Amino acid sequence: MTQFPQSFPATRMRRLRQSPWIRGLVAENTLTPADLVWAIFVHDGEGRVPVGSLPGIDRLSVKEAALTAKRASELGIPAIALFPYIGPEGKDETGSGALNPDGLVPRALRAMKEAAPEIGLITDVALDAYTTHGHDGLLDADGTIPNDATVEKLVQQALAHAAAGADIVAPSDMMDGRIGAIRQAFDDEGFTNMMILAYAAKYASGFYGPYRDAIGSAKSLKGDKKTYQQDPANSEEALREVALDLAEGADMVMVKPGLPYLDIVHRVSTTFGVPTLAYQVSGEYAQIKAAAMNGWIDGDRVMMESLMCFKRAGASGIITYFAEEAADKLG
Ligand SMILES: NCC(=O)CCC(=O)O
Ligand SMILES: [Mg+2]
Repeated sequence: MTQFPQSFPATRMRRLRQSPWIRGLVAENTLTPADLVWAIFVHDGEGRVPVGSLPGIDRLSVKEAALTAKRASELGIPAIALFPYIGPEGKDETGSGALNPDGLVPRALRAMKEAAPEIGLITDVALDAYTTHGHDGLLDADGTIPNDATVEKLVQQALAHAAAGADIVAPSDMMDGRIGAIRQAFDDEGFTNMMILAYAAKYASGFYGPYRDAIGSAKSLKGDKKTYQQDPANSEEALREVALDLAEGADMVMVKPGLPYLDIVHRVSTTFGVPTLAYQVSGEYAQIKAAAMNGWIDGDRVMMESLMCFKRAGASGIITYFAEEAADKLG
């Protein structure tokens, strides 16, 4: 409850800031490795391949992904969200690779589960990594992304992930009705405990640039995603999106991007009182890294500050490329 202050000098706000122990005692929020979801990229090749626009981030082989799951466990990071890099040979018009039960993601899931069964595995449900045109859904000849036909594909993709050992599927495509369709299919197939994290409020954002580079869709993307992702001008619309996804059977919701959208994180978490995750996306990571590499900001400090700000806004967890670095510092 807001209290009206007594006036100076009875009240001196600086008393509670005078040393680390008292600042710690009165801190309203905390950040721990348990708040972080480690976003990783997997590829079908060997070893680790650096992503140019995300300094410090590599695409990982299936083997490296399994080692990363073990590393998450050591660091106290509860979950990993994996995103596939699919080369040109693995892409087609309809993104059929996304449905392959033995594709890269299912293979990585199995290897990671075996290496560290205690780590939660979150998969991305969308076709963009697998389509030649880079859209999250199918693409009709007239340039539209057909909603219902896309949802049918997404359901198959989600089932393939569930069968391979995913704990949480996270549809990031923004088609209408996909949460309900996936929930129905999970129930029909006996996956009653599968968790769904809905990218409920995903905005059509320029902050995804480095990610498209990382998953190999930057060059191929035709047009933009404004007919399915949300307009950055809107916030009432985000509440409608969240309400629908919860009604359709989502267990948790996500807001994306992160820092520029903390007002949405706050509104969603206070309005619905459901676990609300935020995604600190690739462009946010790249901004901080680039400025730090130029010596313009203290990179570690800004990393930790940015993550704490998500907690203050009401996020219950943060998907971030900083997870390993931050968890290491939080020790
Ligand atoms: N579906 C996952 C993303 O689009 C990630 C975006 C980013 O990190 O920029
Ligand atoms: Mg929606």
